[in-house]
Amino acid sequence: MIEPEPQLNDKKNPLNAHFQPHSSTSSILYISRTLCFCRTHPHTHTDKEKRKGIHTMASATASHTLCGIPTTSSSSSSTTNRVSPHSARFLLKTPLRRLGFAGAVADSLFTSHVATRLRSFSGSSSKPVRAVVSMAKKSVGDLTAADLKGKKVFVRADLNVPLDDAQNITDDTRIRAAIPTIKHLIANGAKVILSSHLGRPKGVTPKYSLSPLVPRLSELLGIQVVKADDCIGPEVEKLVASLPEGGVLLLENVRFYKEEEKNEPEFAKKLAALADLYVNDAFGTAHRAHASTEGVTKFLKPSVAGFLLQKELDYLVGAVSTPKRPFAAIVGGSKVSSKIGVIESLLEKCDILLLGGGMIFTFYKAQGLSVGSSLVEEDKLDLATSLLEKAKAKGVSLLLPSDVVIADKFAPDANSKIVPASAIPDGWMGLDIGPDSVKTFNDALDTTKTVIWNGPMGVFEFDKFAVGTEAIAKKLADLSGKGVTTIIGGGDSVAAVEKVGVANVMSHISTGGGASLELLEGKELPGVIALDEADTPVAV
Ligand SMILES: Nc1ncnc2c1ncn2[C@@H]1O[C@H](COP(=O)(O)OP(=O)(O)O)[C@@H](O)[C@H]1O
Ligand SMILES: O=C(OP(=O)(O)O)[C@H](O)COP(=O)(O)O
Repeated sequence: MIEPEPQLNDKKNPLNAHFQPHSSTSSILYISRTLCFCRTHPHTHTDKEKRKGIHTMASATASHTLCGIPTTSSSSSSTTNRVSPHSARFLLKTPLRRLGFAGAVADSLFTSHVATRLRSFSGSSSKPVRAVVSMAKKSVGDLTAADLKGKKVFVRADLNVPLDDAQNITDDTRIRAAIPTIKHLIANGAKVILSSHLGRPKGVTPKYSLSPLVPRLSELLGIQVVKADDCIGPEVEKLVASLPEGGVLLLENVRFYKEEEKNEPEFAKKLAALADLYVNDAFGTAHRAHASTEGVTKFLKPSVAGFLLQKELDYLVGAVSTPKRPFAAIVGGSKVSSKIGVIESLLEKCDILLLGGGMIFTFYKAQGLSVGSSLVEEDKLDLATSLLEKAKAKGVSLLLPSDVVIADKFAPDANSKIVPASAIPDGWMGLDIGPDSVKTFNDALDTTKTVIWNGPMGVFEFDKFAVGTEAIAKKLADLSGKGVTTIIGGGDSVAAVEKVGVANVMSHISTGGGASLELLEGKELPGVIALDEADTPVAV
């Protein structure tokens, strides 16, 4: 069977300029299986609390049981002083995210033909050769000057950037990520009607206006962007009518209308009436079936993918379903419950699975270990056991940390020490992976050719417990320099990579937290499904 090069090798997509081609198959390397296990208690962040950087930790009584982990001899139990105490530097969960590709791309590249592939995950194939069904989506790169000149193009981007109290943009990543598609359209004489949401407004809310984005957009595009005060209606229609070829009109926040999130057809029809064709480049919002991401496609033909959307799919679907092997997945974050789908999906594809973060204590406890007052999801113990069994059955080398950094309280200035995962005392909680674990993880990662990372290894918002996460970020940066494909799957892992300052060297940094998680779970995104299929279907 011939296995074609994955779509992401297509360097014609300006966003894929740095992609390194890879060999189609490789042997799977099995490294020694080190399963560790412990116990704990509930520590939950609501979504809202997480966004505000608020953490809560319930204390817990620990039960003492056997440890299934090889006791780590070199782990120190002395109080750590590697990191200065205090400085509770909370990184808010923002859609910051610098992209791992060069923002400036030569205009000549924009005229390329590209076809986005979506591969459905059958989940039944053996790893080295995957026969997966491919559904190609038409791309903006498929549209020629003849298709675009003088045409009104409705572009849905995700310009949901963080603003400070003075309405200054604190991270322009998502604006920069939208530029290649807009430039392509401008260069081909289209009239660009740009739409986005910002925040989650309930009705018209001035602080969620898109007006503060105009100067930066204009600067990056090299033209003056015109701003409308609404996204539908006669005033907008007038502005569209006066838009010159190569001009850009930014519509007001589309979520000022409740019909947007309700995906009301009449509202979608009004948006669509402004334009001749549709481009969706809003990856971060592609998991929402809203009027401007899904509904509008019923009224505009063609409806195609933008370059950013395509690049996200190429990496988060393409590189993950047909990876250069060995392929490692690193999954961390607070709770196993929020990552079940991702772990199960990745177990079908990866050769090595490294687990870190708060979820490990549920795994430890499931194996009968004592985990002090660490975070544990009591109702997920059986699930943890079954995931370990599944990994074994599938021949995936699953590694849990052999040592952890524990704290006497959930605080940046907590006393801390490093202990084997099998020796967490009562009253102490694990907040980071330890140095032996970092070494073991690094050794495993050294064998890989593709790595995807989702979720921090510890409470990286506290400097004292950021060491494990930062070590992994540095390791991935190092591997990127050696040609390994490194994909950061959105969310807090992106914030961690940003914090270390290595975002620019990664192969791909996703601009969507929720959307990337859904893709990694193998779900289909409504904003993508709704797009036209490419003329030539691709069989992979
Ligand atoms: N050992 C731990 N105990 C408690 N919380 C943890 C631990 N390790 C990591 N976390 C928390 O997990 C959160 C990120 O989890 P999650 O949202 O699942 O990741 P992501 O946003 O990357 O998907 C961070 O706020 C971090 O503080
Ligand atoms: O910031 C976003 O998502 P993310 O926080 O999951 O990366 C997107 O703009 C989607 O926003 P929404 O979650 O309000 O629909």
